[in-house]
Amino acid sequence: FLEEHGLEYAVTVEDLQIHKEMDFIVKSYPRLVSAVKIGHSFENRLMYVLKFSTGKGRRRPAIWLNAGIHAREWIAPATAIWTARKIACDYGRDLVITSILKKMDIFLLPVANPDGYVYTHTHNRLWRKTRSVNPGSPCIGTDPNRNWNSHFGGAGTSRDPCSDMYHGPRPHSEVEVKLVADFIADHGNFKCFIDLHSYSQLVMYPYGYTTMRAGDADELDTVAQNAANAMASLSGTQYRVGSVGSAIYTSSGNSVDWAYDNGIKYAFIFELRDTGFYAFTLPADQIIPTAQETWLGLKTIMEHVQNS
Ligand SMILES: O=C(O)[C@H](Cc1ccccc1)CC(O)(O)C[N+](=O)[O-]
Ligand SMILES: [Zn+2]
Repeated sequence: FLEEHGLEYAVTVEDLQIHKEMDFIVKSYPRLVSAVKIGHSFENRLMYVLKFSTGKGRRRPAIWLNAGIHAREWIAPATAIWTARKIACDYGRDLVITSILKKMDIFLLPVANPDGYVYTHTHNRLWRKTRSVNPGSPCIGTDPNRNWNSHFGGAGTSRDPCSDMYHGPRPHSEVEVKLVADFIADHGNFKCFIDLHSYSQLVMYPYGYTTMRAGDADELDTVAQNAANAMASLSGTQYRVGSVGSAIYTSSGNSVDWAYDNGIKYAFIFELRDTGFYAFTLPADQIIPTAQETWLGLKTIMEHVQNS
C-alpha cells in the first residue's frame, strides 16, 4: 500500500504520554514555560526539556532537574511531570518558587532515557539501561548512570555489555547522556543539578566514585538533611542522607559526580519511595503523595541555592 502510494514509510516510535502532557503545560503557561528539544535518543525519540523562565538573557543562573535516567524507576518521571505543573501553577502564588524564578531559570527533563522508558512499557518492566547496540555483543544497552565523564570505568561499574552496570564503550557514549552533559556545559551557568531515581528513600550528594568526603560535604549534608526533614514533615516519610559512596555503594561515572566536578556545587540524587516493599513497581496511588513530599525537598534545596 505504502509503496504504490509513494508514501514514505514513516518509522513511528511510540509517543510518550508524558511528552503530550509537556506540550499541554507549554500551551497553558506560554509566558513562563517553553519547550527545549535538546536532541534525540538512540531510537530517535525526543529528548524534551521544559524551561521555566521569567526573564530575558540566555545565561541566567539555572537549576537542572533530571528524572528517568533509569528506565524502570517510573516514580521519578511521574514525580517530575507533577512537579512541572506544580512549578507552573505556583509561580505567582508560592513565595519560594516565585522568588527563585525571579532570579533563576529551571530546566526539567522528565524522561532522560526515553527508549528505555518505552521498553519498560512494551517488553520488560525491570529494564534499567539505554537501548543502544553493543557491537560484538548480543546484549543491549549501557547504564546511563555509569556513563558520565567522571572517574569513568572506576569502582562500581562493569565492562561487560551484558551487565546492568555496564559503563559503555567510552564516557558520554550514550547520546542521552551526551546531550544533557553538552547542554549544561554549553550553558555554563548551572548552579544546581538534581537527579531523581528510585527506590530507597535517600537524599545523596557527591561523591559516588569514592567514600572520600567532597570539599563541600558539610554544606551539602546540611542542605540534604533540611530537604529530608521538609519531606518528612508532610506525612512522615523518612529519607536518609549521605554521600553516594557512603550511603549506598561506590559507583563511578554517575551524574552527580560529573556535575560536581564541572562546577555545579549543589548536586544531589534523590532515591524516591519506597524502601523495597514495592520497589520499582510502586503502586499508582503513591505517585502524588511521593511527588508532594519530594516537592518540599526540592524547594528546600532550590531556596538554599538561590540564597547562596
Ligand atoms: O545504581 C544506581 O545508579 C543508583 C544508586 C546511585 C545513585 C547515585 C549515584 C550512583 C549510584 C541506584 C538506582 O537508583 O539505580 C536503583 N537501582 O539500583 O536500580
Ligand atoms: Zn536509578
